Amino acid sequence: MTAADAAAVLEVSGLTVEFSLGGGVARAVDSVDLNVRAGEIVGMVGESGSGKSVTMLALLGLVPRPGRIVAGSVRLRGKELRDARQRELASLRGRQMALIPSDAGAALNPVARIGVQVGEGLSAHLPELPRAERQGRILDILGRVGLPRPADQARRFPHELSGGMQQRVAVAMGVQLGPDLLIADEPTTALDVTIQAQILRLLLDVREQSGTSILFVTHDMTTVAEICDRVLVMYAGQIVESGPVVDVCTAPAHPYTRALLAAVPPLGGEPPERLTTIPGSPPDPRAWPAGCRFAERCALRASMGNPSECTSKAPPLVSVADGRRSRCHFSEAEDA
Ligand SMILES: Nc1ncnc2c1ncn2[C@@H]1O[C@H](COP(=O)(O)OP(=O)(O)OP(=O)(O)O)[C@@H](O)[C@H]1O
Repeated sequence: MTAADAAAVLEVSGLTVEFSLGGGVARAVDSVDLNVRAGEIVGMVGESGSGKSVTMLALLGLVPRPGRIVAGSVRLRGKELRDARQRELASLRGRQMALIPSDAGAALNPVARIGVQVGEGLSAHLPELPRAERQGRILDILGRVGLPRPADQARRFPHELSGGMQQRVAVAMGVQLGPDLLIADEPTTALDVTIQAQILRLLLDVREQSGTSILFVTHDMTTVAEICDRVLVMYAGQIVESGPVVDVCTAPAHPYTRALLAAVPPLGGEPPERLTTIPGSPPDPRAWPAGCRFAERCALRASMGNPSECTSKAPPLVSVADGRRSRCHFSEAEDA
């Protein structure tokens, strides 16, 4: 069975999250539809402030006040979570979906030994597990994520481990209860390049061994290309393009995706003298423009002599090729 045939583990439709602020209401996530199939790694990519983290927090039932989900549906294995009570969500976290944070060093408790922290999920969800078996499982998972001499590591405190080893511990905590879905929030940004590659390899191994689905949140297209099957490109609270990674990276349909890709140094090639950054900044989420939210920064629009549709009419997310969608009045998948 290919990933494309597999059933959806996560189905999100019309997800909308707002923050009521002094100066108005910021619609940080606006009508987001997405799904993640069994065993699939889906990347969510976009600049800072595009709504990736708020989307991820909404899936986990962790949107901080004054934010709240105002519309939409979040279904995990067919079960609607949007109106689930906090207690129910807490019991799902870890067991059915788990978060791997961006900075394990900050997320781990500095005064608790690694073994104790890794065992917390087991104690919460499987309190009846005999002590020896619990200990065995802790050492087993630490070994599986590549920590040498797990019994020694289990006795250590977080500050005694390197950043890469701390991140492995975070992966161990995430996968320990065999969740259907892992949500990885920029899990490699705090690490150097070699260690980044090891953590990405580890996530691929987790998927290989356990068939876990992964929603991978990042601002980095290179990481998406390395690890993901499909990608969702977010801009100003909306998905502006989605599709298989290879297709999107080789023939982007949306001008924003093209701009993101232009900012990436070519693989194996000489890096350009200066990376292209996207000029301008995203609009204010308290007052989204009526037309395309990317219009003011769009090179395609400029090259076409600024057609009026771009600023007068909001473009819908439409199918542009098999399995591919784009939100642009003038979208066409480029020829590969
Ligand atoms: N606690 C908050 N209070 C008010 N507004 C918030 C809060 N958190 C997020 N927002 C709003 O949500 C928008 C999206 O933020 P979000 O953190 O999801 O972006 P992001 O794409 O994850 O960026 P980054 O890559 O920097 O984490 C922000 O521009 C801001 O308007």
